[in-house]
Amino acid sequence: MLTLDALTLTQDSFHLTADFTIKSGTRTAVIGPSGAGKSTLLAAISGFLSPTRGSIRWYDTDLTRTAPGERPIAMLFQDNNLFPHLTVAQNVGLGLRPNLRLNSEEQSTVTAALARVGLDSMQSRKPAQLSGGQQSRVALARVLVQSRPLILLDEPFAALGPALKSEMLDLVSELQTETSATLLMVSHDPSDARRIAGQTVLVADRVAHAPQETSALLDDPPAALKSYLGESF
Ligand SMILES: Nc1ncnc2c1ncn2[C@@H]1O[C@H](COP(=O)(O)OP(=O)(O)OP(=O)(O)O)[C@@H](O)[C@H]1O
Repeated sequence: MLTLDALTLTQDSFHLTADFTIKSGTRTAVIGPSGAGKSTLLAAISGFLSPTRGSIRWYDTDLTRTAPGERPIAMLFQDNNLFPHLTVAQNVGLGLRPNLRLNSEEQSTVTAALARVGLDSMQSRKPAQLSGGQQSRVALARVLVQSRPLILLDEPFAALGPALKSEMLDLVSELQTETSATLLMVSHDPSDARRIAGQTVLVADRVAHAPQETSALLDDPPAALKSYLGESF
């Protein structure tokens, strides 16, 4: 279970509060207007922004002062963070060993992850030799090899067309089911939340609200969400 306990997050004059828990093994969307604080929330959970108040816990472990790399977290951001001079396999291997000195077991883990995302024949290619969807699959394979219980995705597929985005969301959903990881995904698009997330955190009016059932929230949106949904549907 992820606990955000009486958190206040601050970026200059911007403040955001959060006070709720996320059950482990769930898929949660994080939606809300631009500038509402969705990325700020993920930055705090991942350890790149220290809270001004409150604490972040994973089960009984207090993560509030834990360095990002030591948190039980794997992350994926919109630009995929692939290194153009490294092969597909090396880009995935970075998830296990930043110095890329993988033992044979770790190499097998990379191969299995690439097979799982449908890229087993493309291990030696460079990212530029892949389509946008295939690049997203490499980034997902890198998340997969890390075997972290908590996965944070920040607008991971925003650059993809609608059909490809749906395909990637379905793959994320399958991988989450297989690994029982706890998934938090920021998206601008409420239909992404409907597609894969049973519950949704609404970030609006300087509050990251406790998760609510996605369809209930979107079918009967509060005022802060209504104006935002009006723009996007
Ligand atoms: N490094 C920073 N320094 C100062 N203010 C920041 C910084 N990063 C973000 N902010 C401010 O914090 C607020 C929340 O930004 P954040 O990026 O978390 O919103 P968001 O909901 O993710 O937006 P978007 O959907 O547009 O990506 C905004 O007012 C933004 O201007």
